[in-house]
Amino acid sequence: MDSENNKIMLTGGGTVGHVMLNKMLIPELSNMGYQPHYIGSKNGIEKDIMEETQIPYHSISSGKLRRYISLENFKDIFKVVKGVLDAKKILKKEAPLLVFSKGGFVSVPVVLAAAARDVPVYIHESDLTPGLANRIASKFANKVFCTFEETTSSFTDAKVSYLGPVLRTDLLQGQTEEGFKLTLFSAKKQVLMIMGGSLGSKKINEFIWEHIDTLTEHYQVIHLTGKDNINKDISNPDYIQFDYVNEDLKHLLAISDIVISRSGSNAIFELLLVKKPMILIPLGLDQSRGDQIQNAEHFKKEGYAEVIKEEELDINTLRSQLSKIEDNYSDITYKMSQFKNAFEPKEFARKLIEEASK
Ligand SMILES: CC(=O)N[C@H]1[C@@H](OP(=O)(O)OP(=O)(O)OC[C@H]2O[C@@H](n3ccc(=O)[nH]c3=O)[C@H](O)[C@@H]2O)O[C@H](CO)[C@@H](O)[C@@H]1O
Repeated sequence: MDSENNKIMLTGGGTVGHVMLNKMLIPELSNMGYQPHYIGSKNGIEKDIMEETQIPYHSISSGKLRRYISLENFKDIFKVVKGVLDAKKILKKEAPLLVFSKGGFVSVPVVLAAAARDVPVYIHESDLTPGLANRIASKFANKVFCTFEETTSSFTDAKVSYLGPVLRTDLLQGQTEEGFKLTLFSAKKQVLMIMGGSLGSKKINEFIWEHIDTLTEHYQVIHLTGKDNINKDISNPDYIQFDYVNEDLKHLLAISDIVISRSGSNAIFELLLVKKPMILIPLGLDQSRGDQIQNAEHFKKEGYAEVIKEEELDINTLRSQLSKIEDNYSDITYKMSQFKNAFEPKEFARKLIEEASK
């Protein structure tokens, strides 16, 4: 390893789930004396998130990898090839010690370019079954770290290591006082949080809006709708919407009793960390490879969650799942308190550097 250079190239994008770990690593790597840089797409969510961190951001051309045959695939092949050339130039100029990829389409050209330039590549996979981007990237990786132990068997050509989730432990610092101030709610009724994944969920949003009067009979409801999805036509003192929350998430979680959520890996492990019983509504096979269905079933099996399939979502099913959770609340939170297998970003930053120094 070149001891003169202290740059670490991070990549990953498309949804927050493919960026959050990178964001958490930035202050830790900086504290350790390394210089994090980022390669992302020109307009993806990773660009907005990285703008807040003020680290150097390099954008490359990026295409989508589809699992179905489409004319767009042909156009995107050129974009991916252009992305590899863009990434090669950046890697040549910056000469980082290593590339760390959190997955998503934009990461593939970066990993291919790193392999061509002999830059060591490390990958993290958060879901039970790997995404297409990580499956391709893993073939060029020095190591793949996985959130779930079961995932290690999915990577046959790569060195794999079970790590557990890397979580932002600041979520444990939420204060109920702040949560009540932000929502104007009180301790008089239970609080239900609805979280549609980092981009929000149209289906879940519409369902909540349709049934908000019924839900607020028993609960005060915090609804994270996803960017630009606020419904201004609803006015109900026991209902509050936020399109996206950053630092305040911990305070809102502190006052929430039960969370209804999509089953993106980061979100569900964060809910486990803060011990919030959850009802998971995974993204269906019509819109994904089914990774959220597997994540949700895994959490159900562990006793942390109830699951409602998107096509079976109706108010009666939701009511019965809510009562099931309320009846077993202390058992569920006890089980959650036994979960110890999370990594702090600081520990993972150290592990990454250690790996690259071997
Ligand atoms: C549509 C899609 O492709 N979803 C994938 C994406 O989900 P998605 O991008 O939704 O990722 P996750 O659910 O894993 O994480 C969402 C993150 O956003 C944060 N958050 C969310 C709302 C908010 O207002 N504020 C906030 O900070 C959560 O705390 C969490 O850290 O990546 C996950 C991890 O690979 C996959 O399991 C999902 O299948």
